[in-house]
Amino acid sequence: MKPPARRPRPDAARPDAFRPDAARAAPPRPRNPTRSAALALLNAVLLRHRGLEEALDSLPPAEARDRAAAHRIAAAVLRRLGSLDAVLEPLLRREPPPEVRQALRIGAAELLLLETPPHAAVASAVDLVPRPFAGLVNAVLRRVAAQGPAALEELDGERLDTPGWLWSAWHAAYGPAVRAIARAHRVPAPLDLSLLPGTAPPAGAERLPTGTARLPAGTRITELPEFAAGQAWAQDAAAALPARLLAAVPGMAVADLCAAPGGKTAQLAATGARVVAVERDGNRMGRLRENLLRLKLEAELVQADAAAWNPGTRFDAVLLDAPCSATGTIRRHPDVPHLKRPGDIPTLAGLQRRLLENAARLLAPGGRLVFATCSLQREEGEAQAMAGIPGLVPDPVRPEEVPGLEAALSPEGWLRTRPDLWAEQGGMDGFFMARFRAA
Ligand SMILES: C[S@@+](CC[C@H](N)C(=O)[O-])C[C@H]1O[C@@H](n2cnc3c(N)ncnc32)[C@H](O)[C@@H]1O
Repeated sequence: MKPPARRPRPDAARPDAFRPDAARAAPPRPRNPTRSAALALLNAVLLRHRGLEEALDSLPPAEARDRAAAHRIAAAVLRRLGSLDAVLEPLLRREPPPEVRQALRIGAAELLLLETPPHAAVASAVDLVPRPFAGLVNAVLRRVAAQGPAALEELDGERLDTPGWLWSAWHAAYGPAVRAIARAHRVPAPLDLSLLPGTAPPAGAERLPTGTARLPAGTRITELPEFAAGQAWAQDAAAALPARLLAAVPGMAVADLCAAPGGKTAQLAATGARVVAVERDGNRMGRLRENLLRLKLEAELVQADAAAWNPGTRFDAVLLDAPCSATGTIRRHPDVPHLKRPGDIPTLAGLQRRLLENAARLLAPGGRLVFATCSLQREEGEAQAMAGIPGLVPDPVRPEEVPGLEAALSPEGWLRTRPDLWAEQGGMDGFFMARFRAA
């Protein structure tokens, strides 16, 4: 392949460069806004340890319109980072500067994963780096292009793309299934919807045994009539289970602890229960409020620390969807393995314990508590349930409550979902759920 011709740098003498108001109003659009935005996203996650969603929201206006395409590229890099680096490694004599490394990763992902035509993939990556590195990027990516996707097939991708500490923890917890879990993390998750009672699933949706309506990955929720009509919200099939296990009924007093952005609050409010949603973060509480408004559902909103909240009344049911490492959501959030550290787990487990103990104090006699985390780490799930909660007794989940997921029930009646479950239908997030009753 011929080296791609370098296009001229943006010309400062363009006619609108002479109009100071135009220059002030909008910075010049980068030459390759999609890849520039993808580079900004990768730098934010890998160098500054910021979340991918937050980085997407911070894209400059000139690049924001390329959001979806940039997200697709950055997510592909984050999902397969270890494999892409393993392909690049033998082609580099020394470590390039971080921005050049990200450009190489973007180019390699486009060549090996995203089916971008080789000339375009190489030329766009060359455009991202300062001139002195153009030759290096060009030469390395031409060699990657020559190898083609076969370069990935020879690697132990499941291991390379999973941080060692997560691999060890999942191997200890799930044995050989760790490979299937890692494989499930390679592909974007489908769009899962929860629907208001009486709403028909959108055209083309698959109805899962637990009630979730599923559409293919990449479907834009904002383009669905059911979303516009305030009848549907995005919620992974596994994330929809904890609220169902509470079996709320009209008039029941329910506390939803750690509630934002409100997927579970919406489910509970839609049953006709009297819901109090407690959330510590003011911005996230704002999103919860907007979501309920859109769905025309009602709940009392309380901004408070749920580990200390004491409203002076007791509830028939409490849902604690506790903050956690979110390692069960890597399909939807491929930045998670790059942001979390082993030391986060005991810290989060300690917070979950304090939340659980306060949640137990909020229950009326005979009341139900469902504890849930979207984590694959046993310390944030099984170990919490095993340790027990003062004043509560186990209330095992019964197989008939979780159709199609009987295999995910433990002998204790806890539910453990994993991304490799229902693999043929597109998997589900990894969640742990346990139910208790006030003695
Ligand atoms: C897993 S998310 C909850 C998702 C939510 N239940 C839903 O279904 O949309 C955890 C939430 O807990 C909140 N949070 C963390 N610590 C908290 C605390 N001590 N008290 C109340 N909320 C807390 C976080 O801000 C975050 O919104």
